[in-house]
Amino acid sequence: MGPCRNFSIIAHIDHGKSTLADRSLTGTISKKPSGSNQQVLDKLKVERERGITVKAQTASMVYALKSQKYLLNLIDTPGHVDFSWEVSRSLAACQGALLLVDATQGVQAQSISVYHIAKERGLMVIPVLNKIDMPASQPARVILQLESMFGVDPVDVLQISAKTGQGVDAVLRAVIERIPPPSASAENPLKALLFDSHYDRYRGVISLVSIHDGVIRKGDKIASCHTRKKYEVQEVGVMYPEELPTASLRPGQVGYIACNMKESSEAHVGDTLYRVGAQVDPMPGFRPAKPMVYAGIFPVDTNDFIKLEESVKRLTLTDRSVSVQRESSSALGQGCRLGFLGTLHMDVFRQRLEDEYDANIIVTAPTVPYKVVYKDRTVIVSNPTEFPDLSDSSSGVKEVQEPVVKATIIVPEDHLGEMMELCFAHRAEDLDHRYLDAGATKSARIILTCTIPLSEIVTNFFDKLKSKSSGYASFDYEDAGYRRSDLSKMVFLLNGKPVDALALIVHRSGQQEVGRTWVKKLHKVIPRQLFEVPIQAAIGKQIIARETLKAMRADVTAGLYGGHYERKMKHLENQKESKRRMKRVGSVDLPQEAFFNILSTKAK
Ligand SMILES: Nc1nc2c(ncn2[C@@H]2O[C@H](COP(=O)(O)OP(=O)(O)OP(=O)(O)O)[C@@H](O)[C@H]2O)c(=O)[nH]1
Repeated sequence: MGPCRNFSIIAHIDHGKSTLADRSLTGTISKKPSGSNQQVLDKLKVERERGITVKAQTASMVYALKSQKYLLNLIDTPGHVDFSWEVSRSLAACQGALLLVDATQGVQAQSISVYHIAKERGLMVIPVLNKIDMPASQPARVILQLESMFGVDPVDVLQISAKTGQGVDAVLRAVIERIPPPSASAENPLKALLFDSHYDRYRGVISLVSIHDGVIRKGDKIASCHTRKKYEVQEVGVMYPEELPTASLRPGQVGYIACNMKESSEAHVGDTLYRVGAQVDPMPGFRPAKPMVYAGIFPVDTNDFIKLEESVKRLTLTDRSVSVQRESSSALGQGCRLGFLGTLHMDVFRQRLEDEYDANIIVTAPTVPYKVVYKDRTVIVSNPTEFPDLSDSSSGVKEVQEPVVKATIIVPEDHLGEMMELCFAHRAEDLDHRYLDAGATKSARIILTCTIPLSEIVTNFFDKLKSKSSGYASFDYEDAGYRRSDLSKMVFLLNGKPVDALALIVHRSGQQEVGRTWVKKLHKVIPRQLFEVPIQAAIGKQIIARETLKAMRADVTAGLYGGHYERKMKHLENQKESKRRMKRVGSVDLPQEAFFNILSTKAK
């Protein structure tokens, strides 16, 4: 195998990464006729359905330039803000990146954030304008944006259509000519960075590695710097784009290895693998992913907990950014408390659990991690049930802080007013804005920045942003620490008894509205009982909102008589079935189904 290049494609969502990745692969590997774009790299069902890339994939291709064959390793990266951890992880194995910008849309919020991540990692960035086949494309204008935002020299910008294939060849040539080869040496002792892994039922854990120094071959005895465990390599190969076994992986190459690693927890992302007996210093690993949003996941049928926990464990192996803890709720039974990078990440995880593991689950409302400061210690609370009652003077709490983010919104000038209103309505501070297109005469775009509580954007901020800007606004955010805040725990009472799984943490400004909306929702989904049930929202001892659920008639079969025997039996049967899954909150019977309905309407 000849020299190699390791690169990645970085872009705002929908700017065409997967199309370009597929185009380069199908162009170089199987020479598929144009038009049969099979989206080779987007493998997960949820990715196909939602048209987004969630998990970075790796694929290799061979490209010949001036009679020299090059091995090009492409590491695909996700486009959504929730997955920026995956982006930085993929970039660790690269020396360069293609910054792909849609020529009809121009620079967007995530173009900026991914550009900075690549630059921080010292990568060579090649600017590429995509979709120039579209009549609405404005290459000259977007080149000016690249120049003013990133100081790009206009002559370095490539112009392509990933869809028709125009210019794609020039991109691959630029990868070879502009991106430096990995600085690795075959003479040095083996050092391989483990940057991803997945579980294979037959072969155990398969790890994706980037070889920094040395060579790795089948039969080699290797060890992990992290666990010091030893393994024998059973197979090595490249992703072509499916696994293709090779004799060895050489310095600078990216590929997979199968060794006798049995447990998913042994494959530690960021670990350095070395040859048994050699002395090597571990490479700097990755900063662990920081969960921004937490939610409880419970099986609809409480008997399924063990199965659910096992599925969660398997799935977290392919998605290391999810944190997992056990949780138990008096209303929902045993479950897991999971930490995610954002709400899209949470939705995707939930959908994968349902699709790939056939799980039937209830997900509680998303919560961000709050800081509760006591006189002598600070506690992070990511579960509303653990949040103290601040109206109780003996709680000893000095103050409460909530996580805030620095948000960047890019929007056409005509929508600036609505965007500012939206930000203020979500408790934004330090609002600032400036022009993105220097000197543009019409439909200029603005970059708006502000700090905003994370809890405000984990609900439906993004949907509102899109609808208020007619789809034109793009949005990204980064962690900006904690801010003191006026928060309290809201609990919901059924017949005077609190339902733990429904507790929320709310800001004073939203208490009334949240309380009223929720009580109404509960009223809609809770089945009538044999007696009247008050449904209340409370903060401490204060009741914020109330609805009353009227009593129902005692016998569900009372209205059925005589010849309707079958119908009657069926009714009784149904009643028995839902009883099995009934939860009792105080004196109120609640089917799991009601929780499912409440919580699935809640996020909207
Ligand atoms: N006309 C035209 N359409 C394109 C081109 N490249 C991509 N598209 C279309 O743009 C849409 C988004 O492309 P994707 O490749 O899925 O975008 P992506 O950046 O991978 O998206 P994420 O993985 O979700 O971040 C798809 O409908 C593509 O068919 C192009 O060069 N020309």
